[in-house]
Amino acid sequence: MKQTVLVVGLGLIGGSIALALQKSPNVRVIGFDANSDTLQSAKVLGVVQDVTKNPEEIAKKVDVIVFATPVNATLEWMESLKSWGLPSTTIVTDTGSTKSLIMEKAYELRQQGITFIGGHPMAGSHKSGVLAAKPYLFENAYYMLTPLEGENEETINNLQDLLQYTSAKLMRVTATEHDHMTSVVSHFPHIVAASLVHQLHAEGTDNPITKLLAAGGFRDLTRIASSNPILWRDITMQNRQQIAEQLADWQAEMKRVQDLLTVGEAAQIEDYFAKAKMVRDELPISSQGAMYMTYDLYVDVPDYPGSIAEITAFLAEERISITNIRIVETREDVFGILVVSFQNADDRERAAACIQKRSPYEIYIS
Ligand SMILES: NC(=O)C1=CN([C@@H]2O[C@H](COP(=O)(O)OP(=O)(O)OC[C@H]3O[C@@H](n4cnc5c(N)ncnc54)[C@H](O)[C@@H]3O)[C@@H](O)[C@H]2O)C=CC1
Ligand SMILES: O=C(O)C(=O)Cc1ccc(O)cc1
Repeated sequence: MKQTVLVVGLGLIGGSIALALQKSPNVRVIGFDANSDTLQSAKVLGVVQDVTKNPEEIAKKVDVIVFATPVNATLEWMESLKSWGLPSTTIVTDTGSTKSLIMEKAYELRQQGITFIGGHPMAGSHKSGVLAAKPYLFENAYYMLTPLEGENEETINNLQDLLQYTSAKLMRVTATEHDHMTSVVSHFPHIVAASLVHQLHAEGTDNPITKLLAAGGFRDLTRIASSNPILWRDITMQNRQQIAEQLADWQAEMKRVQDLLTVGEAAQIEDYFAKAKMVRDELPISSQGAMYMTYDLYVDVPDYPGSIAEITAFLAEERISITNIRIVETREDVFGILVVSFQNADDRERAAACIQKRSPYEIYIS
């Protein structure tokens, strides 16, 4: 059965959803964005099949509406939906990073006969805008759905059938569970990242060299501080209660660290890092979680510079793009020393087949 989907907000997430849904031969995607340049780019780039300047008018004729706007704008759209006269069969969903206030609004919509099933794909990046959209952004990521209690199972299944084109792992949770979990793994870490950058900035003119040294670890840890401030203003405002609880726990944790440093007992400090390493090393790596992910391929090549050129030439010949390439300096590990990163699992698989076919080197996927 043919389905028409209206995506409102064609940035990183809306654009990526639109591209993913177009993998279905039975889906037609129409887009709207408040920014007319974005709307035009989305059409020119084929992110959507068609665009509209009047979402209210087109909404009555579509099967599914996806709001992929900053979460405060989503609440405003939901309020205006009440007067649109949508047919009862329309499914409305969103991609917002918060869920409690949105599902409270969904409850109001239900009183008007409108079906809203909250959604949140737990993948993305610090980048924003339609140019950063990718059809495989959600591959293997968790995609949380927060239907209201008593939601019609067939309706939820219909939405799930559509969202399978994102290749994400769909998961149902309540809005409260959602907002707690995301405060821990996503919202509060964004505040920590921003605070570290502020701390670096405070070095200011007294120590101008410090920021030149902010490489490796500091950059890894603070990448998400480069995210869209409007997005994070809205997320923080909507989930500020949960985030405040995380902040209180963090302050207690920092007090514990301060005490460890005051006492200066080496074994306790080592233990602090060892425990963190153990927990971090055991985090599941088979899924994307909330984080930006690279798809690495380990190639066990002889340790000489020519092998890098050889491998990249094979990949170029088969037009497989790489995003990064590096040498791991130890050969003690079971893995090879050349680590090549790809944009998605598909490219990595093609690369593995290509290298296997053309070289004697062993390859590993971690
Ligand atoms: N950035 C990320 O990694 C993730 C973001 N999300 C959520 O997805 C939603 C969209 O985020 P992104 O795509 O990253 O943001 P973005 O900044 O890349 O795109 C947002 C788009 O919405 C448009 N927009 C803003 N206000 C609008 C309005 N009132 N009406 C119509 N269009 C409007 C903007 O012009 C822009 O094109 C947000 O709710 C965010 O919380 C969810 C998962 C990951
Ligand atoms: O860039 C990253 O690692 C992110 O944290 C991406 C992200 C941003 C917002 C979300 O609601 C979910 C994931």
